Amino acid sequence: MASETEVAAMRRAIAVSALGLGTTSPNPPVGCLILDSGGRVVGEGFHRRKGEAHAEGNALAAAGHAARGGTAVVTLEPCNHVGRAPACRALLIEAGIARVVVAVIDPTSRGAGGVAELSREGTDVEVGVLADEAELVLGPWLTAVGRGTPFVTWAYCADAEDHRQVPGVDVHGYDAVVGSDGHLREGVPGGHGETFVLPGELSRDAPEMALRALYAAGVRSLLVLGGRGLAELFAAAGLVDEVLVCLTGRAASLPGGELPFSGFRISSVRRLEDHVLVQAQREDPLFRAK
Ligand SMILES: Nc1nc(O)c(N)c(N[C@@H]2O[C@H](COP(=O)(O)O)[C@@H](O)[C@H]2O)n1
Repeated sequence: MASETEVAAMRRAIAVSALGLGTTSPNPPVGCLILDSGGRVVGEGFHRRKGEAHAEGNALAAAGHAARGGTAVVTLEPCNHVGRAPACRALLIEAGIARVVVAVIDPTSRGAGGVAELSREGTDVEVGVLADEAELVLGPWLTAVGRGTPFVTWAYCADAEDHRQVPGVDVHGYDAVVGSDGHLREGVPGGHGETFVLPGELSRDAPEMALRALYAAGVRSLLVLGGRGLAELFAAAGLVDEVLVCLTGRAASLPGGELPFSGFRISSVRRLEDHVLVQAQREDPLFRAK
């Protein structure tokens, strides 16, 4: 069973993993902490973008020799393939890590997963630690890879006609952002690097096919800004996963001012300056951490 120190380290790894949101795709946002043999934090890392070191590699580099005999606490199963980065399973073994604590198993592992191989090689491995909390960051990526279309968040202002900016909604955590004009841009301009090429426009015809094309381009999370139009096409096709609505208290004074929450449940309500931001998620999310 994970110790209190390991659970606290996992919470920190989950928080740190979110620094990769908006730039890691098509790779997942992952965080990792290294504890030395006495349980002290000696390294921390996250994955920033495809082609760069994985979270485990960054955390091990920060820990150096202090990792020997220690524990790696990581939000996603260490990979077991040599891709653009070396296999994390091999890096952990080389660094002399004695125990690996994992939140969520990687559904995309190629060949035998890192967890199976680490156990086979004699490393003590524990899986499922704070999986539901890790899902707060990994959930959209897991949903996207399970379905083959990006996780779609629809944000709009219930009481305003201009939806280009929804107060309280920050575009940086999303791979791509689209407004009602259909124009696509990265949430972090240039954040995914040069190989990530977005189509200029999101087609209004065949919304599912348009989303599949975005997935093929590497997009795992999409923010749709707008009260009506494009967003409604996605909603009607059951392709919206999350809704963010800004309310100013001038209730439903405009067409579209109602909350389209059929099939959704409110997951948070926050008061921000002069408005309220309501977040709602599907009642039947495709992915749930086990
Ligand atoms: N455990 C883990 N930590 C990370 O930091 C990661 N980015 C991943 N990603 C897994 O490896 C695949 C990407 O491999 P390359 O970077 O292209 O070599 C990705 O599909 C995940 O399965 N895993």
